[in-house]
Amino acid sequence: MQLTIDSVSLEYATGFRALTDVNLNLSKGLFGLLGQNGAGKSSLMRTLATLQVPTSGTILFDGMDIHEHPLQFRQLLGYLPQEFGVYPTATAEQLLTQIADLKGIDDRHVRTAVVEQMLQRVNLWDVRRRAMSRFSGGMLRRFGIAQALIANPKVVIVDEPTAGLDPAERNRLYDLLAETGETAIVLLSTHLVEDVNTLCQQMVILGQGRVLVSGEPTQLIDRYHGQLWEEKIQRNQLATYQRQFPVIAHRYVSGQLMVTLLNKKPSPLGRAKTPTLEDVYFATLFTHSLPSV
Ligand SMILES: Nc1ncnc2c1ncn2[C@@H]1O[C@H](COP(=O)(O)OP(=O)(O)OP(=O)(O)O)[C@@H](O)[C@H]1O
Repeated sequence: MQLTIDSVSLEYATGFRALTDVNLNLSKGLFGLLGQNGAGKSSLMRTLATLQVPTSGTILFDGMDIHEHPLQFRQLLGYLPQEFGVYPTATAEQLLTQIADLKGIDDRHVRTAVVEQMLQRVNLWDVRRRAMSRFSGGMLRRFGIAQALIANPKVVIVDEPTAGLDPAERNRLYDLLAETGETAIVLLSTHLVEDVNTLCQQMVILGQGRVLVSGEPTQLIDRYHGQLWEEKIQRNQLATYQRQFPVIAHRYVSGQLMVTLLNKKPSPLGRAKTPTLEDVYFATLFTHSLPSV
């Protein structure tokens, strides 16, 4: 199973270029897509979901051009968009049954069983007959996940799936996505480096519509060994530090401001820092001169 994104660029009608020459190879498992607001994550996902056609380049699923055969590809696809709406008067059970039907589960008994199993998995079984207008934000998101995962899709695209979920729900979603990744290609976009750290075997960081870096999280982290330094400073020193030193990020630790510096040579400042995936993210933005702090 292989999804190949080959030299994909996307220009909107406004003339804005949201994606430039994106090349990626996705195979079975979880693939994390990180990037700042406006980096192009949703644009890439909508293009993969065949809702937009690239201006140039191709996307192949096991050799099939997905934009030449969108209906065929959609049968294999589960997609959770960032903005997810439902018919307010429908119940979760009704809508999921319809979606299962559209995805080609023709046998009524099989459909009923599949819908029940999915409602149980996303913990909506008890509220399956409630109008979805009365669902909380977390319940709606779980429904969105259920409709994306129903009918064993081969490719699952989930845009910011953990947004608005409490920690327990987020853990349940991690379980579901990890299980799905055993049999499908799962691409998930997120603002949270922690999501990628927890779940993904592969990742990519997008910036201004381009792939800045891609690879295995652990290998990307290893690249920064011996290059990161951290130091506690006063809040009013921050601007000076940012001007004078390669500050890639700052954060508060017990109310104390701590800066992280990227320097290949031992730094006269601070002490050596063990790199994390968050450092990879900030260091990547920093080296591409994108604002990160
Ligand atoms: N339909 C559109 N027409 C014109 N420009 C668009 C359109 N959709 C998105 N854009 C622009 O393309 C760029 C990328 O947007 P996109 O939504 O793909 O980013 P993102 O990485 O998903 O951001 P976020 O994390 O905020 O969701 C942004 O500058 C956005 O304003």
